[in-house]
Amino acid sequence: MTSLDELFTAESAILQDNRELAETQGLEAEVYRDALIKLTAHYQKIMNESYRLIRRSDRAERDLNQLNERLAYEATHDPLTQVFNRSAIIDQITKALNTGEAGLILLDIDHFKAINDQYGHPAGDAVICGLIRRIEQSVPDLGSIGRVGGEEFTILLPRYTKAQSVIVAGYIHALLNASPLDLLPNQLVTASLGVSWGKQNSSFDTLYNDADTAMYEAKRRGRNRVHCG
Ligand SMILES: Nc1nc2c(ncn2[C@@H]2O[C@H](COP(=O)(O)OP(=O)(O)OP(=O)(O)O)[C@@H](O)[C@H]2O)c(=O)[nH]1
Repeated sequence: MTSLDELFTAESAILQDNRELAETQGLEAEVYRDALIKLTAHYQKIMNESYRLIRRSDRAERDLNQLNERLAYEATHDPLTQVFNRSAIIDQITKALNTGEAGLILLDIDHFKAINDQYGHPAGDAVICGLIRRIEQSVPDLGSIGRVGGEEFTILLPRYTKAQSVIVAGYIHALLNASPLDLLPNQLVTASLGVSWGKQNSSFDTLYNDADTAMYEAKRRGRNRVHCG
């Protein structure tokens, strides 16, 4: 490892000279004055350099914090829609059930394969995003949206009763039927919604399976509807 003296060769030499001068008596005042001027200049240089290093390390810390935030965001969000990814929403559902009752809506886009087949996969992607942006308007502040599969999403409603969760699902359903998405102005993109509810400390699996069963029942009954298990 580099020693302190190696790092600051010039400064070490000046320090040594000045130590020796300080121990030497009877020299001309000019000699002490010159040494002091030299020492002051180096002291100033070191202060400037320290300030530059502090700023650089502040910048590096800021960059690192931003990188950490971005990595944390990417680890928990779906890259296409920016809603929570599967593992993040499962985590949130589990936490919500640990702290209170919760409602869960499982939403599956209707006949999405036909949209892909007709307009192509990239257009299908844009439809998924358009639909999510639309339903975000109807999800309350407490709630959160997660993507659990290709065209399957959950809306977690912490502290919501069953009746309140059904109202939110009904609102989402109405919003999708109110008008077509900008991307597909000539056809409605609808979804089937299954609603379930769990009391505090109930299991994630039961809540999710109940919503899944309800969603399939909504599909079976003709799609574009809400079913509550
Ligand atoms: N564009 C796009 N398509 C996806 C994505 N993930 C899944 N899909 C497609 O979604 C379609 C789902 O089709 P199905 O499971 O048959 O269901 P569906 O056509 O929506 O019919 P129902 O659910 O029965 O109403 C498949 O064609 C998948 O390829 C995605 O990220 N982007």
